[in-house]
Amino acid sequence: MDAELAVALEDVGFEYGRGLDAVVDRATFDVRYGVATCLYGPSGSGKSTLLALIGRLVQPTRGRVGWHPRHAGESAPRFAWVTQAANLVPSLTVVENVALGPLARSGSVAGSYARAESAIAAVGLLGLERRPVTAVSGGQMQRVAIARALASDADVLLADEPTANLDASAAAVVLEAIGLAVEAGAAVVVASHDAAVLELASSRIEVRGGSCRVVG
Ligand SMILES: Nc1ncnc2c1ncn2[C@@H]1O[C@H](COP(=O)(O)OP(=O)(O)OP(=O)(O)O)[C@@H](O)[C@H]1O
Repeated sequence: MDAELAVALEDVGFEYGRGLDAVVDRATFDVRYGVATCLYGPSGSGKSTLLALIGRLVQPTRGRVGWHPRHAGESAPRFAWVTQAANLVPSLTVVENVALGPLARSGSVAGSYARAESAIAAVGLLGLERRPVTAVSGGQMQRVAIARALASDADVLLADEPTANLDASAAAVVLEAIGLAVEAGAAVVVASHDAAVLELASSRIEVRGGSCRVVG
């Protein structure tokens, strides 16, 4: 049986301004819960733009993007982002950054910190919880951003080149953490050049000049 639908793109086109060339052209594919989808293709082919369309940051100029909530009673899925610039709050510690999402949702400080600590463990950063986030390396910041996404318990996790700044062992930890989110039932979409990410994904979309081909 197919996994449940999270986001469906139907014949989607997008350009960044009137009169500019389309950067996404007739994209049609599904993103499903409990599945890792990898968008891969050369630099500038439109992968980040597709993530922005999936995550509702921009609206298509043609075609349709449909969002399907994971839980009854919700109007749309909840998204978490892992972007190339980690976008952490510089004045907070590692654990405070990761706890922000659960804290905003539940209001429970103890529960949110427990959740944050287990996400920090999942990305291999135990021991760094109380460090100011500005006092960790760039690759560690990337892992903090992934922990933050895991702790937020989002329905759809969107990651743009999450292993780009990491060495092989840190990248392996990140891939394991992404695998945990998939196991927990999230729809995960990763834009990446990394062959290991492609291997992890069970749905692969090749992006070339804004056109998408579902590879399997
Ligand atoms: N804000 C913007 N305004 C105008 N054009 C843009 C904007 N953002 C991206 N583009 C253009 O859209 C095209 C697709 O860019 P996008 O960032 O989606 O590609 P990508 O495949 O993610 O690239 P990379 O792998 O280098 O991150 C590129 O030609 C890029 O120059």
